Amino acid sequence: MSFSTPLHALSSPVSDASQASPSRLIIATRESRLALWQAEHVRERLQRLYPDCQVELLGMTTRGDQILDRSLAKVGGKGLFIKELEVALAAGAADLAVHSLKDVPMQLEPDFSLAAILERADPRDALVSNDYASLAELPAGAIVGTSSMRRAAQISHQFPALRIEPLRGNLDTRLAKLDRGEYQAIVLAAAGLKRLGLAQRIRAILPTEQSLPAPAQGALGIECLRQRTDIQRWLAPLQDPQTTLCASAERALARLLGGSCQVPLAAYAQLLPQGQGSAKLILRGLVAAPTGQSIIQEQASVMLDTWPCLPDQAVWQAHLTAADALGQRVAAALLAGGAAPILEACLQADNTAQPSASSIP
Ligand SMILES: NCc1[nH]cc(CCC(=O)O)c1CC(=O)O
Repeated sequence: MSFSTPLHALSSPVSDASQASPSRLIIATRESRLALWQAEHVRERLQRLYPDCQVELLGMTTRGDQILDRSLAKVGGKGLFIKELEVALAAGAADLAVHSLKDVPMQLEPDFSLAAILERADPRDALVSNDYASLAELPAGAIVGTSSMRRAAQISHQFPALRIEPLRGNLDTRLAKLDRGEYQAIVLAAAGLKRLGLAQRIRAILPTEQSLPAPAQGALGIECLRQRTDIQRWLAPLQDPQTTLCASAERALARLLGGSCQVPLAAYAQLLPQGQGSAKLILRGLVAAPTGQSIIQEQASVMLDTWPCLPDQAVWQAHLTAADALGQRVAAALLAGGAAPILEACLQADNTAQPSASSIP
């Protein structure tokens, strides 16, 4: 061994020169058109970063994709969309898994970690309709399709005369049901529609004041085994610090409020530049009674004295801690402001049904 070998190379089994960049990476993905688009997007970004690496997709069907007839909340919640992908990671059949971050449970199983959160696309909800240009234009009794308790509660609260009906399936299936006339309008995430080249179907973007998004809506998350520090290092350049901070605040809020039962829950964080390179992280949170008759909303913010970026690890960790604390603060405010009895009631309802996580879309 030469004397020039750096010390850290001696302590780590994966840091020899041959593994400075990957030679082959396999990405596990669901097989919906949206999931494949997202996995392909990550594949291309990794390919550009590591031109000599062979980057491949491994398509898989999850239980969440198979169960189309029942509310997902009743059959096991968010975890259903990622379980099979995690099995592939654990078995070594894939190195990483690409998810819509909003579908990823707030608490991962201990063997797994979120290796990177990518830059967020449009986080807002969108109205799709062949006949109406806005929610306000829909006549009394019109049927609006969504299976998201979050969307349903917010729409019912503002437009009590509308009828909300469940709508499941992938994006193309949902649009086909609208086009068959089963609904007068449907609500979907703008990000998904844009990714699939369906932006022209959007009649109105719902402002966040009207429909506060789901935690991490519009962001992609990449998961790998916790022990695969090599993968985590290779993925680090894809990490978007601003999105990561916002999503961390939103997910911290959801972890506190949504973990135990099925409840309409929304959280949306924004990072605003302030003077002299500083930034303000603002988090808005919402909990509603399932029928939308009462809605609790709170917001809070924290000042960061530098704009979030990754290179300075100590500063970055402090920012992450601040984002997490902000999420906890808004969650506590929601509980104090009237969310506690709503969560209590939903826990009781869940005890008579099956345990689940908060709603998927
Ligand atoms: N609920 C499923 C889901 N998961 C992620 C998206 C869209 C993309 C995103 O929010 O990142 C969708 C579709 C939708 O809610 O309309």
